[in-house]
This record gives sequence, structure tokens and C-alpha cells, in this order.
Amino acid sequence: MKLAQVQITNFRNISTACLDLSPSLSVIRGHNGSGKSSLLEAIYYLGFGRSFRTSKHESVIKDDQSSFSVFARCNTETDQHIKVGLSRSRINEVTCNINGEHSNRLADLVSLVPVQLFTPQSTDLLVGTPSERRRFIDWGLFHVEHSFRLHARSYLSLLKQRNALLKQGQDITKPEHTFWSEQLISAAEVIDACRRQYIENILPYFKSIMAQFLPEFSVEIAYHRGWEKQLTFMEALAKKRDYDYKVGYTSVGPHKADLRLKVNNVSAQEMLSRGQLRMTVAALQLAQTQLFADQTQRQSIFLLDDIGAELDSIRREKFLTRLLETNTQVVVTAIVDEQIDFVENYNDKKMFHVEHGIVKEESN
Ligand SMILES: Nc1ncnc2c1ncn2[C@@H]1O[C@H](COP(=O)(O)OP(=O)(O)OP(=O)(O)O)[C@@H](O)[C@H]1O
Repeated sequence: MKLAQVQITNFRNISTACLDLSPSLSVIRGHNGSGKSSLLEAIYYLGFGRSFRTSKHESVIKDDQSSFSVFARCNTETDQHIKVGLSRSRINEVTCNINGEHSNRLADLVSLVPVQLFTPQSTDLLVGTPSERRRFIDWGLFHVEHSFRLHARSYLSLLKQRNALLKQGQDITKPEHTFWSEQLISAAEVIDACRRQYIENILPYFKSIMAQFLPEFSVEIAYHRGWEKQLTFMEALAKKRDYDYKVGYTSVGPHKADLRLKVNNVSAQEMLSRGQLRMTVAALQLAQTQLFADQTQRQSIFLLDDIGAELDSIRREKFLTRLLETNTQVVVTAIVDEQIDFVENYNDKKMFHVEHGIVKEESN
């Protein structure tokens, strides 16, 4: 998928903006507070239905306006042209639009627009909570495995039901609870199998990129599924039942899964500098981009916010060059020109400048 044109209305400090993006590299330059990240944030809404900076949708609506909208004309890998859009109001109404048809199902929209994001906060993937790492794996599965999507949705709703019963102190071993308990277990097993396979698939890509990005380190990823290794999920639930009643929630399961990343046999976050952590996250995301392209023959859209932050010029160039080699559409922001000097050498790029929320395309 490539975004040919993006139209943004009433999004943060942007009243209206229309960007004819390059299918390869688009660079957005501007001073602090000019609106660069807001442009990426608006595109991100098409891929996730939410912001990467706030959970409050109303925060992104331009002051004094009642709603924002983002529309895009897209070209697919099979040369189809589709139009997608999303708007959200202050009273939290969301409207998705696919080829002129309205829908309230965000999943239909976001499954069409595979967006990835790299920001100065992306090191949270390594140093943040396990939920960041689960989200990383699940992005890859959401866009590839339809069965994963269904099982993940059903697991979450069954888990909610189980937690409510635990909280009320109800006996969940009663026969009337057998059916949904079995469903919970079977969904958990599918999620676990999908995630395990995903890690196996991504590992060779990741190792090969790391050999180029940080050749001085050897890396390993260990996947923890969220319950004891030697037990089935049913056994793990039974073992933890008393504890779960006490705390009022389910303490084991795929919602507790995690990834641990080791470099030279030490936890990555203990061993690596901030710049090296960023580069490791870049390698993970690049691996995800390549795996996605190989598995689906589709390309993702990669948003790279503030490329200058904590990456030296050699690493910036390596990362961007590898991304563009995978035929990924990249939109990158930078504050000062020196951070992106090297893009001089790239063909097919488009340059934009943003000031006080007004975007202008510049000649190359
Ligand atoms: N809801 C809103 N309505 C109007 N303006 C807003 C709203 N939310 C944020 N802003 C303003 O929008 C501007 C753009 O912010 P943005 O984060 O996109 O800038 P940026 O160019 O990425 O800056 P930096 O380089 O500092 O990261 C800021 O001046 C901010 O104060």
C-alpha cells in the first residue's frame, strides 16, 4: 500500500493540509512546534485509529473545532486505487470511510493501512512494559493471520468475563462455565502458537540486520508465553485459581506474554547505550517490515519521527537506506537540514516544509 495523497483537516495546529506523498521517501522539515509530528500522527490514525501521543482523541482536534478528519488516496500493490478516511468528533463519534462507504468498524480500515512508527520513544519497545512488546508481535500477526485477529478478539472478551466472575467470587468451575472456559483455553493456545511462530519467523531477519547495524553484538530473543513452560494453559489456570480469586483477575495467559532480548547474553537494556537501543529497535522494526512484505507481498508505510534524535549520521543513513530497499513508503520528519543531508542522494523523494501548521511542498 502506498499513500498517494493525504488530506488532513482540523488536526492539532493544522487547519487543512494536502500532501502528495512520494511512493518512496517524503521528508517533512520544520522548527519545533511547527506541526511535523502532527502530520505523522494524523497518518498514524489511518493505521491504528488512535494517536501515538495521547489516548484522548479530543486532544488532537484543533482548538475551537468540533472534529478532525484524515483522508487518503492509496495505491495498492495490485494497482487498485482506494480511498480511505477517518473522522472523529469531540463527542467521540468515529466514522471510517472506505471507497465512499461509511463504516463504524475501525478494524476494516486499519487492516487496509499497515502503518509502522519509529519515534524517539520507540526504545520503550525494549525498556518499557511487556504490553509494548506484545503490541509489536501482534501488529505483525494482525496484518497477516486472520485467525489470530479473531482469536485475539475472542480471548480478550472471554478474559474480561472470567475476571468479572473472579471479582464477584463466583465459582468458575461450575458446569455452566465449562463452554466459555474451553473457548478461552483454545483461543489462548492459538494466540500462543501464532506468536511463537512469528518470533521464529522474524529472528533470522532481525539477526541479519543486527549484523549490519551493531556487528559487535550477538543477539537472541526469548519468547515467554505468559504461563509456566511445562504446564498446559488449563493446568496453569487451575494452579493459579486460588491466587486469581484473591487478586480478582487472571494472572496467567497470553495477556502476560513477553519477549526478552539479550545481547552478548546480557539483557539488552543493561548492555546497550541509548543510541544502540534505538538502533536495535530500528532493526526489529525493519525485520518486521521485511517479514511483512515477504509474507503478504504488500508494503507497509513507515513513519519516522525526528530521525535526528540519538542516531548518528551513519546509522540514520543505514536505517533509511535499508527501509527504502524494501520498497517501503517512508515519511520522515527532521528539525534541521543537517540531520538529513544524506537524502540528497536519494531519487524519487519529495520535500515538504511546515510552519505554523501550514505545509508546503518544496522543490528538490
Ligand atoms: N488541539 C490542538 N489545537 C491546536 N494546536 C495544537 C493542538 N495540540 C497541539 N497543538 C500545537 O500544535 C503544534 C504542533 O505540534 P507538533 O508536536 O506537531 O510539532 P513538531 O513540529 O513535531 O515539534 P517538535 O520538533 O518540537 O517535536 C504545537 O505548537 C502545539 O502546541
